Amino acid sequence: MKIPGAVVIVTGGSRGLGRAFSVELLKRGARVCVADINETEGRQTEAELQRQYGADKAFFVKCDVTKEDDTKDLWRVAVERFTTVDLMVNNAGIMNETLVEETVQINLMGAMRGSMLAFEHMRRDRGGKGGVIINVASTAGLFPVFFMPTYVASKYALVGFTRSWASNPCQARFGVNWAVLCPAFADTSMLSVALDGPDPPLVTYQENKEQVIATVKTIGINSVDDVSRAFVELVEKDDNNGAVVTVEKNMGGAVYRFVKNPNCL
Ligand SMILES: NC(=O)c1ccc[n+]([C@@H]2O[C@H](COP(=O)([O-])OP(=O)(O)OC[C@H]3O[C@@H](n4cnc5c(N)ncnc54)[C@H](O)[C@@H]3O)[C@@H](O)[C@H]2O)c1
Ligand SMILES: CC[C@@H](O)/C=C/C=C\C[C@@H](O)/C=C/C=C/C=C\[C@@H](O)CCCC(=O)O
Repeated sequence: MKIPGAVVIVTGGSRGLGRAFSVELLKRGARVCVADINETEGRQTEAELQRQYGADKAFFVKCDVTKEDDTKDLWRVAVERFTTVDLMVNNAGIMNETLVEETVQINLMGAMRGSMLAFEHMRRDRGGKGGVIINVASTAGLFPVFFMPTYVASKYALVGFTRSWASNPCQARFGVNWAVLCPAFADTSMLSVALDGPDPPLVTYQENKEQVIATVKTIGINSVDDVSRAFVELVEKDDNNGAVVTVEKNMGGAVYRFVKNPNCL
């Protein structure tokens, strides 16, 4: 899709990858609604983005993606402010193996809820203009990672959900493209909190510390820019329906796989 003039909702946009995606979109002339549960950081990000790109180009909405009412309010406010939404980026997520329910509610149910609200708004067969839905999963949604099974489950499910909608025979009639971004480790607070703390919220970390660290070293740590570049390329591709984009620092960066047939990757 063309970014100039596009209207975008980014969940989890107060910091990290979501904030970086928002900046790249604003740089290219989009208008962005930043949604996040963290209001303090969200207001700070809103002020910085408005200062840089204009008060009419970016605004923050407090939204807990686990709450249906919050997500519906997010859409109501975004449409009131910008009339339409062209791209939905379901990016909000946590990585903490001690929070099983929360992980599923945020990483999976939150992204599914945001996806379905976007789909109903965008679908051409019911008066919408079409659009794009990008779900931010992880390479941990494509490969098992022994030290974060719950996180992996949430991301595998998100990949499957997104690819299933992308492979719907009515997809062209709906006019909504579905894609999933699957970075490996990226240098944000999610990774630093997981790695730097004395007892990272991982499964059997104490028993397998060396293996965890070896996995990170083998795969490498993406910079936020590495992931943002892949994100922008994915957004700008007109034929991004069914795209599964991995971003792995030591495996050559971004790799685009277009899933036309749900049985192949
Ligand atoms: N950092 C990595 O290594 C990495 C790798 C692959 C995928 N990802 C995924 O990328 C996305 C962004 O991760 P990040 O690294 O920027 O993490 P981050 O912790 O820096 O940012 C996550 C954002 O989501 C928000 N959030 C958390 N729960 C929420 C909720 N219930 N409702 C609304 N917002 C909520 C947080 O407030 C935060 O602003 C996540 O989905 C994550 O799983 C991260
Ligand atoms: C090291 C602490 C860890 O829990 C931090 C996680 C931070 C981000 C979350 C997650 O999205 C990152 C996942 C990265 C996974 C990397 C490895 C696997 O995908 C295995 C890849 C195998 C392959 O590419 O062949």
